[in-house]
Amino acid sequence: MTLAVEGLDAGYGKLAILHEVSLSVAPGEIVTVVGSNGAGKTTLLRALNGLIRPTAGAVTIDGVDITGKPTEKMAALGLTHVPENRLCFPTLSVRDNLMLGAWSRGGKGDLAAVLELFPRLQPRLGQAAGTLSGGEQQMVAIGRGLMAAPKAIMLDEPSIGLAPKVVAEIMKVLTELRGRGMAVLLVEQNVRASFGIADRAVVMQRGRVVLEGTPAELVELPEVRNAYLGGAAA
Ligand SMILES: Nc1ncnc2c1ncn2[C@@H]1O[C@H](COP(=O)(O)OP(=O)(O)OP(=O)(O)O)[C@@H](O)[C@H]1O
Repeated sequence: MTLAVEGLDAGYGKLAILHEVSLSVAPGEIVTVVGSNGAGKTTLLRALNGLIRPTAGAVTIDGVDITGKPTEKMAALGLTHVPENRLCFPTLSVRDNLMLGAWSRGGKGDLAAVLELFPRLQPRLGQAAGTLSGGEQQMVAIGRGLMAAPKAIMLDEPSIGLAPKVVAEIMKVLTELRGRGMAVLLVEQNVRASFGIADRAVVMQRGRVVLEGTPAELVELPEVRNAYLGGAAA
């Protein structure tokens, strides 16, 4: 499904954070949103997912306006959100954490398909999620989102704090999901990793989209290289 926002304004109470944000993600596409701390990336995902109500603009799924619909409704429509900080329920087993993701489908989820994507979780199904490594917890968080059999997935900084090898594993799974026709919206601070897999990238600054293009186009820009790639050519 195609997920789009057009002219979105959103914030917290009277505090306006997002200003006229527009972007779209098509089926079989990875779009990455990058930007410095406080640029509004997390707020964008919250507004998309119905956690905060936009004050202007529209969120659409395949052209149907879903602005301000509650999160459960978004999940039922096929949109899943993997929030930052790899939220797991630490005392619940890996299996129970994953099964929670199937809640919106009446407890029916394809656990085998998730384990195929994240084979490391298979031998750990009975283990408390809190005892997993950071990378494995991130896999549980993504896997839980996938248990709802979404058509679009939004991820908030899945690579944060993880070793490069684990980041690569997670990025590979996202390319696999793209290959299955899912729309993937990836918020990342790890620009090198997200540009490595994204079809298009959006740069946000102070709540606005300031640049948009393919990763190859954006890395040509000195301001992008200096701000996000340590000045080096990618
Ligand atoms: N619950 C909240 N209440 C009030 N202000 C908030 C809230 N959450 C975030 N903000 C503010 O919104 C602005 C954008 O924050 P946001 O988390 O969306 O940025 P970000 O680009 O995701 O940054 P980071 O990469 O650090 O997570 C910041 O100024 C932040 O202080």
